[in-house]
Amino acid sequence: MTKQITFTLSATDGMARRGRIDTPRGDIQTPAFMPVGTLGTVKAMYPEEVRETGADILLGNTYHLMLRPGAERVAKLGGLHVFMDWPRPILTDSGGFQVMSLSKLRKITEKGVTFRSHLDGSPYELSPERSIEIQTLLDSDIIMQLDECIPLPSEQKEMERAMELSLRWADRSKTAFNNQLNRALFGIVQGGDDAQLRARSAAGLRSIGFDGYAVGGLAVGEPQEVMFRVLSEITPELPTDRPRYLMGVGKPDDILGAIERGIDMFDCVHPTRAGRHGHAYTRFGVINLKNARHKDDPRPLDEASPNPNCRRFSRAYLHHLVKTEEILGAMILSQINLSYYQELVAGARAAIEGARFEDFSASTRAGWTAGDL
Ligand SMILES: Nc1cc(CSc2ncc[nH]2)c2nc(N)[nH]c(=O)c2c1
Repeated sequence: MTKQITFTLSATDGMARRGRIDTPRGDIQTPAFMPVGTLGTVKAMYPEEVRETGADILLGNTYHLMLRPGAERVAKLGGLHVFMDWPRPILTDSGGFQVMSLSKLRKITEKGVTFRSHLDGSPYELSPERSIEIQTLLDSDIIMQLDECIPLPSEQKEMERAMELSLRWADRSKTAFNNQLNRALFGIVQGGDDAQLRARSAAGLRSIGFDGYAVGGLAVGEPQEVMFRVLSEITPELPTDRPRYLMGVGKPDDILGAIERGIDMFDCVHPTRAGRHGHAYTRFGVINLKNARHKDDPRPLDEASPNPNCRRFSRAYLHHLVKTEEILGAMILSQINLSYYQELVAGARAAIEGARFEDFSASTRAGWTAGDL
């Protein structure tokens, strides 16, 4: 019996990679940006609009969905794809990261993590086994091991403890996953900013064997150069024939730098959250539409954009929607920002195919400062 989810590498340019993940629910072109749909929705957007921005896959969140509406309820309703009417691939995180950042009274033991809901204080336990069960109930296509993500900087001993616990949880996650053929299980590399710990984590995950390898424990407040150093050290330790997913990243500059260092998949709440806060991503850089200087500006955001929404509305109108907190403002800017992120990774894919990623990266960055914002 063969695994139904496979990764094909089609081109490389330095460390940058162009590939494709084939799944029963559709293909994922890499490098890929995955919009985040925490509560079963990419906020302020219809699922078909998310697809139209160019997304092949989106993220769901085990922590939030297990609390509300509950994994068993979603399963009874046909799974997350049916529930939210998104027929394409979904990746779900294992929940540990959100427990540590959102829940109250959480406690980490060898068995797993116990915590109280941030909504009503009710008690829950999340073990590697229960997390796999929840992600399977959600009918997710790519599921993540339960891990412990610690902040940076952290003490060496703390980084080692969390990395070793995450490795033991990786092994239990793999056992609980029980080699399901129609789903993929990714391991998560931990180890803080210590190259030895990171290498030990990668080696441990490889010996267990996963369908893909995530780099966790980054985008937790460290400077960009620390993230880039860790990536440069760790991607060579990962299998070339499996996807690499940098969790929680990031801004466009982070994504270009991580593609340059061998990363294939990204997710971040930033483009949608920034949209809801009035920030528009364009090829000139970020425009803060809350700023009063846009009040009388009749120009569209970018008349050369392939996205009609960047051409049809004036900056003055977008400023008005943002200032009045009109729902349409969040809708338009979420669509604009996700479209920009998809244009960015689509451009990267073409550039890698054409062995011109360095030029693409440089000219994209140059555009961020050139235009008048
Ligand atoms: N920065 C960062 C972000 C996330 C959330 S990714 C996500 N979940 C839901 C949406 N997006 C992480 N998740 C896990 N499991 N481990 C990590 O180390 C980690 C690190």
